[in-house]
Amino acid sequence: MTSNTTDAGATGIAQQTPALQTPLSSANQKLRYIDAETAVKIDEQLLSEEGGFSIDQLMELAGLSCAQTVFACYPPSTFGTVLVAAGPGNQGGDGLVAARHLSHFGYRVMLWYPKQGKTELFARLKKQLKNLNVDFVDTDEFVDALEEADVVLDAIFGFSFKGEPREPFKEPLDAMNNESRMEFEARRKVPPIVSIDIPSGWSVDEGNQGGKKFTPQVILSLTAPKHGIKSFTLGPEKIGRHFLGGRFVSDEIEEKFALALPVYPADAQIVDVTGFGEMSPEEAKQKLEEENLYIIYTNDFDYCNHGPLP
Ligand SMILES: NC(=O)C1=CN([C@@H]2O[C@H](COP(=O)(O)OP(=O)(O)OC[C@H]3O[C@@H](n4cnc5c(N)ncnc54)[C@H](OP(=O)(O)O)[C@@H]3O)[C@@H](O)[C@H]2O)[C@@H](O)CC1
Ligand SMILES: [K+]
Repeated sequence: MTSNTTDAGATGIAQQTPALQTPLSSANQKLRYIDAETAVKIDEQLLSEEGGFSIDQLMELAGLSCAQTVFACYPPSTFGTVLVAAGPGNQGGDGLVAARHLSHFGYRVMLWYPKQGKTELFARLKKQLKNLNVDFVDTDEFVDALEEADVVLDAIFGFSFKGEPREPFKEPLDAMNNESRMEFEARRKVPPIVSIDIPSGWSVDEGNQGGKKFTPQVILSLTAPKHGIKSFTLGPEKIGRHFLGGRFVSDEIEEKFALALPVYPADAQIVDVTGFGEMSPEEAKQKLEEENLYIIYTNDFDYCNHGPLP
């Protein structure tokens, strides 16, 4: 990490990264939260004959939004080396796609991918990364990679995670937890963590039970936020940043699941939703009815409240 980054405090948060200013427009804005079961149903609907998507397409868009979130919060000019930790399911696939985009965005990319997904899609995504000379990290090299990284993308477990992490994921996840990271900080800087959907190891519906798992600096929720992250987004400490990605939901799905999603700025794949409150299903239905009465134009370039380009 180069010297113009600020010191990470005990929580490991990069305090003065330019993109990490509180959004100006979050007052009175709200989001619907969903449980793991609803997340699975939405996924199935998108992939159904009616929904018309293939998994490659959804993963590509999800992975692009992950890469954009890392770039918006921790740009490569300062955070040059990213460690992508990818799990065995579709979230791991999001991580592989993100790793490819991050490589093209100018990062040096390290990838820890200890358990390859079963279909040929994962083999192809892996091949694409080999072709880009991404550094593949073995499990016994994970802690060294963590020390070397300027930022970590946590793409290990998503909305299908259950129970307690099993090996080969348990030990590396322990190395990422706050206590180990404080010990780690004594040796060097603590890399900030960007988690996709749910910090890996947290219950998707119940959150960080017992408070023993790591807390990231940034969460990117895909499609809609999950109940388990409320202590992060709505709790009294409000220490991190929250983004929404997965810009592929049709009006029909939005209405069917009463999502009432926020408006994405212009062509962005992510929207900064830090500070947004929780919306009830009734409020969501009312918002959707109101939206049907107006056309919403979104021409501002304002991914992260950077302000206009010079
Ligand atoms: N519509 C959307 O928003 C889209 C979402 N997308 C993304 O997909 C994600 C959901 O993907 P998913 O359903 O494949 O499962 P995911 O959470 O990645 O991994 C579960 C894997 O972990 C394993 N496992 C479970 N528990 C475990 C444990 N305790 N300890 C160890 N292992 C454990 C279990 O394997 P098992 O060991 O049970 O065989 C399973 O393979 C979602 O969060 C989002 O990132 C996009 O790609 C597309 C559009
Ligand atoms: K995760």
